[in-house]
Amino acid sequence: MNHQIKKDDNPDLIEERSKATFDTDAFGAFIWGGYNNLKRRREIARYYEDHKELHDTVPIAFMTREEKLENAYRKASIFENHIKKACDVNNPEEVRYFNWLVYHIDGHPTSVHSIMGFPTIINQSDKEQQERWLQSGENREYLATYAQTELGTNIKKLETTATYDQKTEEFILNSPTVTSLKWWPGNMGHSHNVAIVMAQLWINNKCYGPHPFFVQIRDPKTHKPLPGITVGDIGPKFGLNTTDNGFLKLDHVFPNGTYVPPVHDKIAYSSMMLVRAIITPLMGENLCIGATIAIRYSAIRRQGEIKPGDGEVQILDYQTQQHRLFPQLARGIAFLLAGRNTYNFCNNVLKDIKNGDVSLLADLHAILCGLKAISSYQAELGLEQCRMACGGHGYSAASGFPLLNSNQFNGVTVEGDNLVLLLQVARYLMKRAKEIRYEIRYGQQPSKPNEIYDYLFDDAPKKCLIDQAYVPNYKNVLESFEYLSKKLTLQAYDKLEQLKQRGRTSEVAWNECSVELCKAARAHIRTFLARTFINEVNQVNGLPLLTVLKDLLQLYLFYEVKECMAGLMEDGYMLGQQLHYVKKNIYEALSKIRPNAVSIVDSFDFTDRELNSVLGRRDGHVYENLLKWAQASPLNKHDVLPFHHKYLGRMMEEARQKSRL
Ligand SMILES: CCCCCCCCCCCC(=O)SCCNC(=O)CCNC(=O)[C@H](O)C(C)(C)COP(=O)(O)OP(=O)(O)OC[C@H]1O[C@@H](n2cnc3c(N)ncnc32)[C@H](O)[C@@H]1OP(=O)(O)O
Ligand SMILES: Cc1cc2nc3c(=O)[nH]c(=O)nc-3n(C[C@H](O)[C@H](O)[C@H](O)COP(=O)(O)OP(=O)(O)OC[C@H]3O[C@@H](n4cnc5c(N)ncnc54)[C@H](O)[C@@H]3O)c2cc1C
Repeated sequence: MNHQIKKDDNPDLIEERSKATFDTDAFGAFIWGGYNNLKRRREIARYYEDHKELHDTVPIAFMTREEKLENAYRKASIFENHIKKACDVNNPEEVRYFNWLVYHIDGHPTSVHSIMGFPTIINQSDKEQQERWLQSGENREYLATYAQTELGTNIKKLETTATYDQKTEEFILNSPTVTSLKWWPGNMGHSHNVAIVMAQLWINNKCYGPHPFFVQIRDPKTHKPLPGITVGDIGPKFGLNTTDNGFLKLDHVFPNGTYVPPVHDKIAYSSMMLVRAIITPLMGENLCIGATIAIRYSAIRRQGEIKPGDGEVQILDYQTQQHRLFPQLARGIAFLLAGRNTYNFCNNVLKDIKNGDVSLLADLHAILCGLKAISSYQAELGLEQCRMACGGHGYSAASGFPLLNSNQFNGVTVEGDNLVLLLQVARYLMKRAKEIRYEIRYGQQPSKPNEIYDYLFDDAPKKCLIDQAYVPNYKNVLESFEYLSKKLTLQAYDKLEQLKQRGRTSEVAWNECSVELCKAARAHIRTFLARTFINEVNQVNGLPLLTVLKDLLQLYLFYEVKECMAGLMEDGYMLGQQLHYVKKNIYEALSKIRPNAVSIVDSFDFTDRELNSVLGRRDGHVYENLLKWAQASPLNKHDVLPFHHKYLGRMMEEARQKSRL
């Protein structure tokens, strides 16, 4: 049953919705982690709808950058009055959802304080520092950005220095070169007044590596930059233009404090882990939003005929359209599920770290790096598919895609470039490969059992078992991913070792293998995503929901097999006939999903505010609203533009006069 049917909706959508073979609320509960969460989302969305002061005054596509910032500042100033009424503030998902509704996707002036600056203070300060800054940070008496990236350096080689002056017992923060300027930190340009500055700590001429420092950059009252601070906005960007990403130069600035060494030398990196954990489900959500817009639009758009004479069809009936869109839906769901799992894993590990236990830190770091890299890359490609699937209207800001996709583009870069992060996964895999090749063979214990990588120590069948069974065997597909991942891991490891034996240094050998190392990392993450999707579906009871989830899982798994078929076939593991079965499974899954497609996207329960798209409107009344949207454009405020006669009008008039002469 589809709970979204309303009698005044577009008839094509009513027809689609009436075909649902499952309960959309049951699907929604599966996606959002239970019926109560689904109910809470609806209550929060209703709260947002009922409070007009939290809405945008005009669509942000029509605003200048200054207007965007002012609009977001205005909302930030009243946000605190609302959040406690709208949400359980101790529930991060509720808070995130309310933020999303109020500010939407283009950033806002308190975001980096919430996701990076303040969490750094919570997780990386001692008791005395917490007494001083915790409550005031929570109250937003100050707003802290996270200033790590520099104009020209990587983090191990950061150039900003924090030198301890023994006489005055102070740290002196300094940007010694132009390349040491902090560049990019969100909200640093104008809105935040404190920066958590990552700087190389120097004590007694010894460097202790990058450490975070709490630095007041603007006067708390006047908000003017403090002496020694040069700060500003870095200018317009591809997306996130409601955020004032900034630059910062520190000229011998003196914050105060004492140095306490952390329990692990990578603790200073924990804020990045938290954001990576948030990014993966976010990528899933973005992709599901894109798929919702494109699928609903494809259900109301009629173009061309399939059977001549039968009339124009919904473009969703074209197999090519399904092949373009449904895999995005399946991938979006895979990222949401894996993201939710690893977010919980991340919070547990961060709790362990607080108690001095860092044993799972490396496992967590590798999986977060890999998921962030794969989900952001595939979501970017997938959203482009969604945009292209909407034809010309997909290119209009009215579709929502320009804002959605341009913001999505930062996902592959923020919190570490994707290739750099895949190489972190590869480092981790090479350690497992070393255990397989040497340590176990010589009687040493492998690392302790862990579902994330145990398969590397088992032997998957040497032959691919994918067959033409009517009910696909997911275990056979998972084993194919495991086989490929293990093969690529060991191949990269063996190549590394050979290069080293031929005299290359470890670093040079690493660089010469880095393309293959990234391939191994991708295969490992593909295996993780597939396993998580299978595990989650296996826990579902209730046949109608289970059936539609299995259709999506079938598409996901076989689509991913097809994506990596070269690696599976090159050594004869998978045969040509099996590739044929793979494709057959994909096409079958597309046609099974087709009648439920609109109901699946309805199940996500995205509001029109979240979709921000005339094409993806829940009621399907696209064309009349496209006209309304265009008429609201500031360009259409005047029948004749105020500068028309000054230029074009004059040009035409002069041309007319000339031709009369
Ligand atoms: C639309 C969506 C957007 C929505 C969101 C919008 C908000 C955007 C906010 C964006 C904010 C930012 O971008 S803030 C800035 C974020 N910046 C980054 O993420 C920089 C990315 N770079 C890094 O994290 C680092 O440079 C690395 C991890 C790539 C490399 O670090 P490194 O110190 O040079 O380490 P390296 O020699 O390679 O490795 C040393 C050892 O440390 C380990 N190691 C490294 N990191 C960690 C870690 N966190 N936890 C445990 N262990 C770690 C390695 O595994 C390795 O172990 P072993 O093998 O030796 O045992
Ligand atoms: C929208 C946005 C918001 C941001 N917000 C913040 C913030 O709040 N705080 C903050 O501190 N930073 C922030 N950043 C900075 C961001 O974290 C960095 O841009 C990101 O980590 C990549 O670093 P880089 O720009 O120095 O790229 P570089 O390190 O210069 O990488 C450029 C390219 O070189 C290649 N490359 C680099 N190193 C390697 C390697 N070791 N091996 C192989 N290839 C390599 C990769 O292809 C990479 O894409 C933000 C960036 C953006 C775009």
